[in-house]
Formats: sequence, C-alpha cells, structure tokens
Amino acid sequence: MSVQVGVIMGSKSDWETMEHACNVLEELGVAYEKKVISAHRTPDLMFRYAEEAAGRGLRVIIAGAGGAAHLPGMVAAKTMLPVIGVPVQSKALNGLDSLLSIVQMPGGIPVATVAIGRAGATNAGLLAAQIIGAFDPEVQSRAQQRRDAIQREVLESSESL
Ligand SMILES: Nc1c(C(=O)O)ncn1[C@@H]1O[C@H](COP(=O)(O)O)[C@@H](O)[C@H]1O
Repeated sequence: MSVQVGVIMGSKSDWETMEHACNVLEELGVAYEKKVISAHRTPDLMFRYAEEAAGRGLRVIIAGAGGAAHLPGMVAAKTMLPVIGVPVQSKALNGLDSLLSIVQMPGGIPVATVAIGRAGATNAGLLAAQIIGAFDPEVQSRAQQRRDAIQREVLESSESL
C-alpha cells in the first residue's frame, strides 16, 4: 500500500504527542510515514518535502510543532495538499503559543488546526483518515466502526452510573 499521509514534527521531542496521530492511522489501516522536519532548523528540507509530497502520492500532511510553531503553516504555503496542524504542548506556555502560531493563518493559506496535545493529535489522525475515507469506502467504514465503538462506550458508561 502506498503512503497516503505524511506525519511530520518539528523535533523528536514532539513524538510523544504525534505518536497518537500515527496510532490512529495504524488502527484504521491508512499507510503513513513519519519524519522530523523543521521549518526553522531544516528549512531547505521542509521546502523540498512540501514541494514533493503530492508528486510522491501523499494525500494529507499532519504537521505538529510546539512554541513558535511555524512548520504547519510553512508546509501549507508550499503544497496544495490539505495540512492538519497539531499544536504540541510547550513547557513555557502550555501550548497556547503553539496553538496561536498554527491557527492564525492569513486568509488564502488554510491549516486545519486541532486541539493542543494528545487529544488533538488523535483527532488529526482521525481527520486525515476521514479525508482519505471520503474516497476510500474501506477506510471510511473502519473510521465509522471506531466512532460507533465510542458511542457504545458512552451509552454503557451512562448505564453503569
Ligand atoms: N516549532 C518548531 C519548529 C518549526 O515550526 O519549524 N521546529 C521545531 N520546533 C519546535 O521546537 C520545540 C522544541 O524543540 P526541542 O525539544 O528539539 O528543543 C518542539 O516542540 C518543536 O516542534
């Protein structure tokens, strides 16, 4: 199966957040790759990655970064693929800096921003799978089953009160 989703992060230290996006993609059978790429520290690599992503067959990019989190926006500026931004929880400002850096894109260059931290990374994986699933009934059906399971859990938790 060819790689459909690129999961990139500004530093290896983001992995404990970004692994949650990868876990969901794995669970839903969506082929992905994972890489450390930084707009600040490896700008040429970041440009090359963004420019070549569509040509390599990727359909969606998930980009996570913390602090001055410019990676998602800069990648979005260099590709027509949908980019999902994950604000990693920073130590100094609890991820508010990451969130605002990612969410406040200028008009014309969208980044689909999810919540700060692990829950956001999980949702980024789900959103990427749902985008793929819009064109792939098998992925869509697996995403639907996952959602059905969540609904069952809520109903059971209510009954067990
Ligand atoms: N925000 C960015 C970018 C970028 O946006 O290009 N590159 C690295 N970083 C972030 O710096 C934080 C600290 O990184 P280190 O732990 O390596 O010092 C990480 O959360 C990373 O995403």
